[in-house]
Amino acid sequence: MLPTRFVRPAGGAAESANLYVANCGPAVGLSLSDVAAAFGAFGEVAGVHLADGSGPASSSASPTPALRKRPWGPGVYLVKDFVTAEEEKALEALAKRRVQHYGHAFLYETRNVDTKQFLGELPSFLSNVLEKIASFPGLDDERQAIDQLTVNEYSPGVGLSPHIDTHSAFDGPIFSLSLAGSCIMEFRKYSQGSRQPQPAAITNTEEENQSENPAHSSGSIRKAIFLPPRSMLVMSGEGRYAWHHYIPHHKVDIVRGNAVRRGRRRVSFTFRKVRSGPCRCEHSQFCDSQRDSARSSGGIEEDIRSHGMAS
Ligand SMILES: O=C(O)CCC(=O)C(=O)O
Ligand SMILES: [Fe+2]
Repeated sequence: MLPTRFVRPAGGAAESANLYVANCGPAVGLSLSDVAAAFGAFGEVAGVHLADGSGPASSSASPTPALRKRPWGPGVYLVKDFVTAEEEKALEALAKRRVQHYGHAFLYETRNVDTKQFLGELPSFLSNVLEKIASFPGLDDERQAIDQLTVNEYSPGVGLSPHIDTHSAFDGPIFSLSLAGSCIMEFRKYSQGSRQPQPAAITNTEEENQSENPAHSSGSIRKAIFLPPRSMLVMSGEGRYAWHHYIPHHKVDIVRGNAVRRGRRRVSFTFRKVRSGPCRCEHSQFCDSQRDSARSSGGIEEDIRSHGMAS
């Protein structure tokens, strides 16, 4: 039986250029744009929508979950259940390789995008997630249309080394969707002049952070957040430009005193906007654009922490 959202218009059958299709979507290897292309040969196709649960729901299906009023950290938000279990399954099925890039390729050697390698528009199966991202409240002064996606697959015990996503590469907030498995993500803010990441045990939780009781270690403030499957992490402002983030290389995370074993795999979808000009953020200490311009004008080079991904 068709879900109730697909109803015949009142007054009988009406002609429509919208197609409602079953048994397709990324989970079965047939994208909605393939369907649009095939039917487009016979006439106008205004839109193709899923009429069953075999893939991500059509854009009208699941509303944007409420963004927490209070950020978890400076500019950092977590939205639980950002996608449904059904959407999660369909998206996760796409992560067949360890790392995949959509929109623009990302080069880990330079931690920058390869602007010469435009890989095409983001695929249509992401339209529901992209719409929800576009309607996040509260990010208006930073909002940009997402045009780059990195899909990462993590097996148990594999993490990500501390880094700030390169300022000159990406503009505005960064959105990271967790699928299949959970993990802890740590954030660290280094004080001016402290150069090295400080080793620190993972003990603090989202709740402790919310009570504004961050763990301090010499030269840095540390906060850890638990990312459950289907949650969307938003990094904006200071949290995006001035805090390092990383995923410890653990098989088990300690969350509220309990050991949480990481799943067989975690898949993350990281959505970003490729920057077109230099970054002019307020966090010059961490800004490669401002370091480069200071260098070319003979100024003193700022302390830019190196950051790399564990892959
Ligand atoms: O896996 C994640 O959630 C984060 C990935 C990330 O930070 C990155 O690719 O820069
Ligand atoms: Fe990152």
